[in-house]
Amino acid sequence: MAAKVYYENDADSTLLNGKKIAVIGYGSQGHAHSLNLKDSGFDVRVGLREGSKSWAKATEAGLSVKTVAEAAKEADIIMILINDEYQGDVYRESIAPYVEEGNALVFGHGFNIHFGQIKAPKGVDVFMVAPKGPGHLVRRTYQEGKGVPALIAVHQDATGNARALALAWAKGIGGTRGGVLETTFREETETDLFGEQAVLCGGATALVKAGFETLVNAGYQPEIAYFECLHELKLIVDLLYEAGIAGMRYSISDTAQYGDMTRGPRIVTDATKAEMVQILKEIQTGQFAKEWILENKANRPSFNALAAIDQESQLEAVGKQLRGLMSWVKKTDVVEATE
Ligand SMILES: NC(=O)C1=CN([C@@H]2O[C@H](COP(=O)(O)OP(=O)(O)OC[C@H]3O[C@@H](n4cnc5c(N)ncnc54)[C@H](OP(=O)(O)O)[C@@H]3O)[C@@H](O)[C@H]2O)C=CC1
Ligand SMILES: CC[C@](O)(C(C)=O)C(=O)O
Ligand SMILES: [Mg+2]
Ligand SMILES: [Mg+2]
Repeated sequence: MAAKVYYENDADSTLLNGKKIAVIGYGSQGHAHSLNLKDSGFDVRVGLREGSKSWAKATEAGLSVKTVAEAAKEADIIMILINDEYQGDVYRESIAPYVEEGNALVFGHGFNIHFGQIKAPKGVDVFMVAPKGPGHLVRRTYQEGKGVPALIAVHQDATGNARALALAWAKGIGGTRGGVLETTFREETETDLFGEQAVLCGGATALVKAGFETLVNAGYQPEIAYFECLHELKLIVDLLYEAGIAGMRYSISDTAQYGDMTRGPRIVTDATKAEMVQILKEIQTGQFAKEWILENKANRPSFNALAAIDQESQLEAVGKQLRGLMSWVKKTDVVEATE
């Protein structure tokens, strides 16, 4: 194997002892990093905007909560876990004035450093600890004694300790239980954006929606279409996760495997692959980043319209109803927040 994978014994989390840690934001990643680090024994405070809906939640979870400026002012290590699109403004207004020489600025994704939205001052460490999974699972797996794998990268090493601190942080949140790989801000940013757009989120939801609509338009029951195209996808992906493509194919019927191997390439065609290359180019040239920044400056007209269409879709309505009847689908924190 070419890449070195770092595990528990490769990281010294005692480097975080005595450090004042600020986690800015308490969303998907923010709650996971701050609670996992607190449970790992470190001195964590959360920085939020005044009036934040998360203030009471973080306080009830036993965390010390302050404004972004107060948290940044007293911290040695500042992890920025607010939305990528707002990080630049919040950094300039409420974090930059308090960043001192020898401090560390940390990111969960490279977007703002790589696309030049945040320029860190000299004399501070700038590194990244990016879990390769949703924040709610970073928290859930940590509590189960497991961990979500993570990437680390160093953009600026002012103290000579940046890499060791990144590994220490990754250990503190459970990342070294799953395995940590070293990368660059550029590689993490471009691959993460590509993965979420083309495969994990954009590709997967487009595939599910197209399959569901094809069956329903052909007159099949929506409930059956939902089971076939969305519910069962999780069970198939679980096998892919556990044992790769061959492992998944070991468990499915030979009929399914023949259909998989002969029909799959008719779905993801050369045209689809050419579109993937185009999507990657838009990421690499900064075109996507520019579009997303402008979309936010205009108050998200496309984002809101597209999200509303999906939220009101038949697929989502049928899914909500069916999941309500499945006692084995647990009422997780994500379910409670969205249904
Ligand atoms: N979601 C994920 O699993 C992953 C995310 N990342 C990265 O982690 C970072 C955080 O993303 P994510 O966890 O999804 O974000 P969320 O949208 O879940 O949470 C954002 C948090 O930032 C706070 N916030 C938003 N605007 C401001 C502001 N102006 N001032 C102060 N606080 C603000 C929100 O406050 P409030 O609570 O008040 O709304 C909220 O607590 C991003 O860089 C993302 O790319 C990386 C890997 C995976
Ligand atoms: C797949 C989406 C993601 O990149 C993630 C959970 O890793 C994100 O930005 O949320
Ligand atoms: Mg990701
Ligand atoms: Mg991402």
